[in-house]
Amino acid sequence: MTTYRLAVVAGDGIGPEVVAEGLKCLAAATEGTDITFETTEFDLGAKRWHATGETLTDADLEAIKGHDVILLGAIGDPTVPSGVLERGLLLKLRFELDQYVNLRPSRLYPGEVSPLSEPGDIDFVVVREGTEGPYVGNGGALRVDTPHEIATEVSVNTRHGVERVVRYAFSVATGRERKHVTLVHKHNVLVHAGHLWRRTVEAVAPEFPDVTWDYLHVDAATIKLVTAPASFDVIVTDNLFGDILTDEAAAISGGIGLAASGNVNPDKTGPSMFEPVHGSAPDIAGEGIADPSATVLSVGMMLDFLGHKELAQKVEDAVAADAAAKVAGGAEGNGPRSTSQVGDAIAARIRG
Ligand SMILES: NC(=O)C1=CN([C@@H]2O[C@H](COP(=O)(O)OP(=O)(O)OC[C@H]3O[C@@H](n4cnc5c(N)ncnc54)[C@H](O)[C@@H]3O)[C@@H](O)[C@H]2O)C=CC1
Ligand SMILES: CC(C)CC(=O)C(=O)O
Ligand SMILES: [Mg+2]
Repeated sequence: MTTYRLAVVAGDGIGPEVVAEGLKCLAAATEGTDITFETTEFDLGAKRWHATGETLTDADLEAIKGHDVILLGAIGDPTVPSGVLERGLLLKLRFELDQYVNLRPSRLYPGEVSPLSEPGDIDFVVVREGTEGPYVGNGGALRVDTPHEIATEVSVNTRHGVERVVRYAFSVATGRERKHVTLVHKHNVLVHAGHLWRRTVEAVAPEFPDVTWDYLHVDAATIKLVTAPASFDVIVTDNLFGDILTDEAAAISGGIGLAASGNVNPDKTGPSMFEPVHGSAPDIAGEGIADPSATVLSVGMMLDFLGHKELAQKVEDAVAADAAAKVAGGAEGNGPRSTSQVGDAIAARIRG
């Protein structure tokens, strides 16, 4: 019997709605196996902030550290000043738990829709740096609300931070069929950070002689994601560029409702955290119409991370089959389904 301690941070907006379906599918995947998950729910997010003014206390963090993995829904609410929860809770978790790899795969499942006329065989993964870049909170504002206001948001890139995520990206590539890494940055303008990234890739690449690599400026990368998405294998990039590119990647490969991610601490000095790429979607929160597929796929990534490859594949196959059935119409494809109907359908497929 293997028991994992799972911290659940459902969060805000559609977070609790999609996490409920993620847990439903986790239960389906582990049914009849000797694997169990003991879950602890952490009531963090807008409600807690309104009640106490707290985002993530030291005690919360310590309690979360006592878990093997984390499943997160989404953080952020229009009733809370922008950035308070995103920085004080979500990014704090990623930074404090040293989740320096933000792994975001993009696959266009057979039968799934893409708005592109020639999407081809989309199957790439973005390895986004998760603890540095412009998201570290290094900046400030002077003369606020005057005509002379100045605001800075400094991107911090350390050799240590860049090197470890670049090495991770190459190690991902070496296990894939095409074995190719594309560094995405903007080193023609951001010469300090960009050249650090380029020099680091040049230094790390020889450790992986079977992996080829090339470079794209981020603006050109946004074009190529639309015109030739099938040409990508592994993309490595910084925190901000990776954030933006992965929403675009979601849009071309089935939509934001299918985009999963893992915030991984490869050194295992703290728990890794799995969450959909999307946010709290306040525009549809409470309506029971959010697509839980991305959360279910994130549960699959969590199982894969824990070494349960077969269960992970089962979960991914179930989501892919559900997506295909939805597109094709048929019993499950008739009309819009509720969040829990999608969860039920995927769970049934997992059970087989
Ligand atoms: N990891 C996280 O917790 C993230 C949090 N956020 C936060 O979420 C809040 C809303 O941010 P937005 O920029 O609106 O991004 P968002 O990802 O929440 O929503 C963008 C659009 O996608 C739709 N959408 C998102 N997830 C969906 C799903 N599962 N099924 C169907 N439609 C879905 C929404 O309805 C909306 O139209 C903000 O507070 C933001 O800071 C944003 C991104 C990630
Ligand atoms: C609030 C952001 C830091 C989260 C986000 O947009 C993301 O990680 O994709
Ligand atoms: Mg984002």
